[in-house]
Parts: sequence; C-alpha cells; structure tokens
Amino acid sequence: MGHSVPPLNDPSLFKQQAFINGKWVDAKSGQTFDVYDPATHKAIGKMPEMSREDAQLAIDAAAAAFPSFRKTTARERSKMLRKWYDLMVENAEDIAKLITWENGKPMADAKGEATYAANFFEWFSEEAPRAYGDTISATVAGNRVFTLKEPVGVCGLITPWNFPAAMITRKIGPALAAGCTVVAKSPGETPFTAAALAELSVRAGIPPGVVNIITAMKNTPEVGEAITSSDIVKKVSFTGSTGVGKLLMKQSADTLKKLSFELGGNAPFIVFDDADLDVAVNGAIASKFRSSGQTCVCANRLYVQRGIYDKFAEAFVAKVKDFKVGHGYDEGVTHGPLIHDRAVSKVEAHVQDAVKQGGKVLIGGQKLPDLGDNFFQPTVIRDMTSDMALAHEETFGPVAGLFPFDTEAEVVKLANDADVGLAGYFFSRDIQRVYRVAEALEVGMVGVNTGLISDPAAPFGGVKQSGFGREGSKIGIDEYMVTKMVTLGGMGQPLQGE
Ligand SMILES: NC(=O)c1ccc[n+]([C@@H]2O[C@H](COP(=O)([O-])OP(=O)(O)OC[C@H]3O[C@@H](n4cnc5c(N)ncnc54)[C@H](O)[C@@H]3O)[C@@H](O)[C@H]2O)c1
Ligand SMILES: O=CCCC(=O)O
Repeated sequence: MGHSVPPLNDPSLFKQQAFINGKWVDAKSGQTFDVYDPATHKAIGKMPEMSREDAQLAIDAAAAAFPSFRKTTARERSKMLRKWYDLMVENAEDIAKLITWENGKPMADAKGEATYAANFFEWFSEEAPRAYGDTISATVAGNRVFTLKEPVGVCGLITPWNFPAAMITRKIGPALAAGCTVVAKSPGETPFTAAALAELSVRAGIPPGVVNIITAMKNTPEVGEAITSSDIVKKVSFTGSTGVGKLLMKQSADTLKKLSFELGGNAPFIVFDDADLDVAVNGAIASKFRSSGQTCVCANRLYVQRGIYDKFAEAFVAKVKDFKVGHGYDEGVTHGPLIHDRAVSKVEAHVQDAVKQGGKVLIGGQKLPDLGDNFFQPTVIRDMTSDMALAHEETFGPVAGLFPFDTEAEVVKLANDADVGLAGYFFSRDIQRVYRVAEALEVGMVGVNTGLISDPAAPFGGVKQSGFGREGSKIGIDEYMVTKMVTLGGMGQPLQGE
C-alpha cells in the first residue's frame, strides 16, 4: 500500500549528501546507501556511505574551525543559535514532513518533534551567555583562585532514528553554546532530517566546519571507531542502545574522552490505588504509546495496584480502541509503523512470550500486514509476571503489559529490579507517598502524575546502565565544557604606600 507524500514548501531542504566544512559532499568512495519509508518499505532516497577516511575529513574540518569558533563571544554564539531556532520554526512544516517520511511517526507527532527540537536551540541560545565560572576563597594566604569554563573541543555526536531532529539538536545546541565544533553521525535510517538542519545552519550563519554531518549505514561501526579513537575528538555524546554505548565507551578508553551516554531504559509505570484513574490512564497512554512505544522513556512495565487493576485495565483498553494506526501522512492517524522488521520481530516475541506464560491479550497482539510489514497493533496484555521477557527487556514498541501488585514496598522492589534506570512514573494523590516513592526509585527521571516529562528546561538522563551525563537544562552545557582553575600567587599584599 502506498501513501501520498506531501511536497516540501522548500524543496532545497531535501539533501542527499553529507555536510563537511560547509560543503555538501559525497563519500570519497562514491558509495551510497538507500533510505526507506518505514510505512511502505519503498526507497525514498540515497545518502553517502561514508568511511573512516570521510569521517577523518569531517574531524579535521571541525578541528580547523575550533580555534576561531571558541574565540567568538558567548553572545555571538547565542545569536547564531537563536537564528537557527527561528529558521527551524519557520520551516517546521517541512522538517515534520521529512521526519514522517523517514521515521513513520504521524505528522502531528512530527510537528511536535520539530518544535521540541527547535526548542533546544532556543534554550541553549539563552544558556550560552550564562556559563559562569567561580571565584573561590583559597586556603593558602596570598593565593586567589578562580575558574574558567572552556569548551572541551571537537565533539563527536551519535544519535538514533527515533527522534531524527530532537536527539541531534539536544547535543548540537549545548556544544555550540559552549564554543565547541562538532562531527555528528546522523542515524542511517533517518539522515534527511539532519541534512535539512545542516542546510538551515548555513542560513543561520554558522561558520564552515563548526557543524559537520556525516552519514553511514553499513559502515557505521567503522565511522564510529574513527570518531571514538581519534586524538582530535575530545568528547563523545551518544544516544542509543546500552550495548552500543558499552562498545563506544571501550573504544574511547585509549584517548580518555569526556563522555555523555543516554542509553536504553525499561521504565516502570506505577499506578497506586489512590491515583486519579483518568489522570493515570491518560498518562499511561501518553507514556506507553508515544511514537508507537519507540522512545527511551516510554513506560515498559505497567504496575497497577490490585484495588484499581480491573478498572484501570478497562479504561486503558477503551482508549487504545480509539487509536487509528496507519501511514503518518494520512488524516486522523494517531500511530504509525515501527522503524523496521527487527523492531516488529522483538515486539512479536515479547507478546508471544507473555501469552505462553499466561498473559491475556485484552486488545491487539498481531501484526497488521494489510497496512505494511512494519505495522503492529497497539497491544494491552494483563496478568503479566516477572518471569516474562517484557519485564526485563525494553520492548521499544506498542505493547503495554499490566502487572498487578499489592504493596508499595513490593512495587518499588520490582521497579528497581532492572540493570537500567532512565525514567520511572507513578500516580498517587498522597503527598507523603509522592516523596517516598520518588526518592526510592532508581532512575534518573521521575514523572509523578504525568506520563510526559521531556522538556528542554529539565535535565534528561539516566543512572545505572542507562548511562550518565544530562542533556537539556542549565547543566546540559557543562557536558561540553571543562573547568580550568587559575591560582594567582603573591596576592593580598599591603596597598603601596601603606
Ligand atoms: N536515553 C536516551 O536519551 C535515548 C534516546 C533514544 C533512544 N535511546 C535508546 O536507543 C535504542 C534504540 O535506538 P537504536 O536501536 O537505533 O540504537 P543503536 O544503539 O543501535 O543506534 C543508535 C545510533 O548508534 C549508531 N551505531 C550503531 N552501532 C554503532 C557502532 N558500532 N558504532 C557507532 N555508532 C553505532 C546507529 O547508527 C545510530 O545512529 C533504545 O535502547 C533506546 O532506549 C535512548
Ligand atoms: O527517546 C528518547 C528521547 C525522548 C525524549 O526526549 O522525550
């Protein structure tokens, strides 16, 4: 089945090349890879299949641009980011069309992402002039101590396909605000949105070499190694799976890079008996089914206290019945396809495993071949148990498993029984419980009585094997800066003539 792709208002935003040193370039080898519309499986364009050699050119360009870019004033960098933000807002419709085309999410969600992504540039345009150092009272008499915040240098950025715009702007925004230059490897599945952002960077007046976007699919590991093993690259910021994060950390060890890793999650979502049912159901719908379950902060395990379990299940399923699954450009579609067949297979395996072990499917549970190979029904399963695969692995798809529980202590233990800890959610109207449980959850982010926590103003990141470092917020810029301490000796002398 096909779907009609709306034309871009500005067709020059659709680029099929990488962007190095301010120029649109092909791979040195001339090789390309195809990019597919996940809804139709049709090829929608090509991008250069870059190699280590191409990555090196991008790293060299970023290194050459760094000495002068770091000397720009924070106010100048702020203005550049603000201009880039304005251009993203002006072109949000086109950015959204590109996101839907290569990622599959419905246009309404893609527009939301375009705005969310632009907001990181706005936020960091405001943070750039506010990177303050400290003055410190020295322990040694006559010494005066202060700190300078300096850009770390050339940064390598690697991001996933699930937010083709926002995951990149969340890294480039603070990097540029700090005075760093970047080499970003765009996701192989969704490279066109990143290329459109690069085109807008030119219009925003970002100097050549400051932002470089390289592309690869099958050569991704080689390109990744070129970045992580480079002496020139001083920092790597990665968003993606925990497995790839561990690999990149090992590869970065020889050059002892500064690292930020935003990795996989397995978010517990807890509904206590005292919760407002409607609020909890709406929160669960938003958290579990955002981007068809393909966000790192999506609820993965829904724990519902026994006193409210049946009512919650009924109300939750009633909402899921209203979903319209389809192609992202089609009117009224609320949920799109998954990104590829491997994602569908994982979702199917989690459903089959749950059913085999006694889970009851309340709605969904099947692929949707009439829509296309990558479509899966939004699914709710009840009577889940801790032995099931979904309890221990991130599904990254549209399956909600409902686990019953009895006590607060029991559910916190279950929630923390994970080697990852990115987001966690719970619903309760008891203020003391709110504090108790928020403090007890082993995660980097907690949503209380809400299923949506993402905000450029709030620090985003995890604990345990969900990684380290924080993106967004007033601390996000620190990931791209180093603190230099200066001690002035021989100070504190008497005034001359005293
Ligand atoms: N914590 C967060 O903020 C966050 C955000 C989005 C996604 N994620 C996680 O990402 C995962 C889903 O995304 P995915 O399947 O694309 O993850 P992935 O780790 O396979 O890929 C992420 C990125 O890394 C690149 N990559 C893959 N192998 C590489 C290698 N050997 N060297 C260098 N780069 C490599 C990919 O091309 C892609 O651009 C989930 O686990 C999800 O939770 C986390
Ligand atoms: O998928 C991970 C990031 C999603 C978000 O920023 O809300």
